Amino acid sequence: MTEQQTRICILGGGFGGLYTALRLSQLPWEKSQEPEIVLVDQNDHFLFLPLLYELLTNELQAWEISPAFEDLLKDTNVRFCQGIINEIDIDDKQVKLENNTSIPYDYLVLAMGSETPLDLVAGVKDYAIPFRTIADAYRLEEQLRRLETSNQDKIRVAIVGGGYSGVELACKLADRLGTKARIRIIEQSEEILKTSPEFNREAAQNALSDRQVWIDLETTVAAIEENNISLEYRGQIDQIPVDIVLWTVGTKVSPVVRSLPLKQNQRGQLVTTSTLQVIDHPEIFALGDLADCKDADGQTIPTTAQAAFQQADYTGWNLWALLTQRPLLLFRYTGLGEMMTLGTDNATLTGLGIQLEGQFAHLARRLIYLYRFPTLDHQIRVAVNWITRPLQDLLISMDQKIGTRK
Ligand SMILES: Cc1cc2nc3c(=O)[nH]c(=O)nc-3n(C[C@H](O)[C@H](O)[C@H](O)COP(=O)(O)OP(=O)(O)OC[C@H]3O[C@@H](n4cnc5c(N)ncnc54)[C@H](O)[C@@H]3O)c2cc1C
Ligand SMILES: NC(=O)c1ccc[n+]([C@@H]2O[C@H](COP(=O)([O-])OP(=O)(O)OC[C@H]3O[C@@H](n4cnc5c(N)ncnc54)[C@H](OP(=O)(O)O)[C@@H]3O)[C@@H](O)[C@H]2O)c1
Ligand SMILES: C/C(=C\Cc1cc(O)c2ccccc2c1O)CCC[C@H](C)CCC[C@H](C)CCCC(C)C
Repeated sequence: MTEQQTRICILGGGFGGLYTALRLSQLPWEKSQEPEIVLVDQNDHFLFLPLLYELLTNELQAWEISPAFEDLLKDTNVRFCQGIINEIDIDDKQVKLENNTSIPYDYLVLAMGSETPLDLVAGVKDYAIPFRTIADAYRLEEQLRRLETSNQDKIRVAIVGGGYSGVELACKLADRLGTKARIRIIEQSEEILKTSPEFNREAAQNALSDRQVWIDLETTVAAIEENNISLEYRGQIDQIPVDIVLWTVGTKVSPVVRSLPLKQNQRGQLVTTSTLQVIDHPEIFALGDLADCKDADGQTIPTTAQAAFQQADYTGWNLWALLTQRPLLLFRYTGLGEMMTLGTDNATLTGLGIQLEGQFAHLARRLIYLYRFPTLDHQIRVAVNWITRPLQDLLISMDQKIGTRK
């Protein structure tokens, strides 16, 4: 009688899930122990979120930052299954998808990330745009094109949230729209980028001021209506006319995860051990934004791609160790620093004692992210495109000039 192959089911193909799947597929499995690996995601593509802003300025193309899972996994033993995860039955060990398919599992990896809460203030759902998915970027692009081709004097953009996303978006939009725009950031606390190193915060403040972005501090949004935003500053409410409102405030765990009968913190994140296993369920691993993890040194792990990427390495290894009866490793997080894009040819980088800003930081950030892309094949395709793109652009513009002369 042949034994059934052990199945590892990975839910979510982002920084936590996809990189765990890739790591698992690289480990040295003995034929008899090799598991079946299934990766489930609602989309057919991975999204390299730190480079999402670059779509707005046409610096990068969608295929570069959101390669299809089928392509990324083609040389591996990972099977991709596209579907929306609706329910997870941890007693029956089954994952239920929206299309009524059930996937039984032996080991489970929870890596569905987080969502932007749209219910904190009235009107956000109807009149503001979040910035977390390719669809969000396209929705914004559509609005920008409509306003750019109108004969309106100024395009008024309000960005709610002076965290990383808000600041990076403001700089990119300022570079795209130039003097046609009036951009403001609305931040409830006393300063922007509260958790950033001083060097990055200063570089960001300079970039925003060079681009004439207004910053409203100690200001909260009371309500958003069509073409109007109500701001509260020291108890006084002001109504401001706007064309676009961007909502870059907060993160929350999805309802599917919140409904699980597993230990959670106040924010609904799943509490894990330092081996990245869920409490009382050694067969379930959790990582990335949905996990509340303290590493071997007791550090609380931030909700960043940098952290999910490092956790994926350990999750892959620990699953292999579990299946091959080896000891598991305690996760150790190495905070390497942080990078921010601050416009089309400007960035800031602080890490490992190095501080860089300007064009060199912009180039370093691009190269570091290229190196972080999921597969060598994709890295090569993107690198070739970056090298040849100036020539492609030149040929297209010559072609257009000839076309208009005819
Ligand atoms: C605009 C932006 C820029 C950022 N820039 C940086 C940066 O520069 N550096 C940094 O370190 N961090 C950055 N972050 C944070 C970083 O992207 C997240 O911390 C990281 O993506 C978390 O990884 P994850 O695997 O937990 O989730 P994700 O990478 O978000 O992946 C979750 C996956 O699960 C899938 N999924 C979710 N729910 C379901 C469901 N019900 N059914 C099926 N599939 C589902 C999603 O489609 C997605 O593919 C940025 C975030 C944003 C929004
Ligand atoms: N370059 C990078 O490294 C990068 C880029 C993007 C995202 N990320 C990561 O992704 C996560 C999310 O980042 P984010 O920048 O999207 O969000 P964020 O860090 O949560 O920042 C949102 C900001 O909005 C403020 N805010 C909350 N409610 C508000 C309101 N009603 N009105 C006005 N301001 C309000 C918050 O203030 P309070 O803090 O007071 O609530 C906070 O300063 C973080 O973990 C971050 O590290 C990293
Ligand atoms: C700050 C650095 C890394 C942290 C980091 C940040 C992210 O936003 C990520 C997103 C997704 C996955 C991973 C990460 C992530 O790890 C980089 C630190 C770099 C050092 C300070 C060294 C810089 C050296 C050179 C000046 C740059 C040369 C570039 C090289 C040619 C690739």
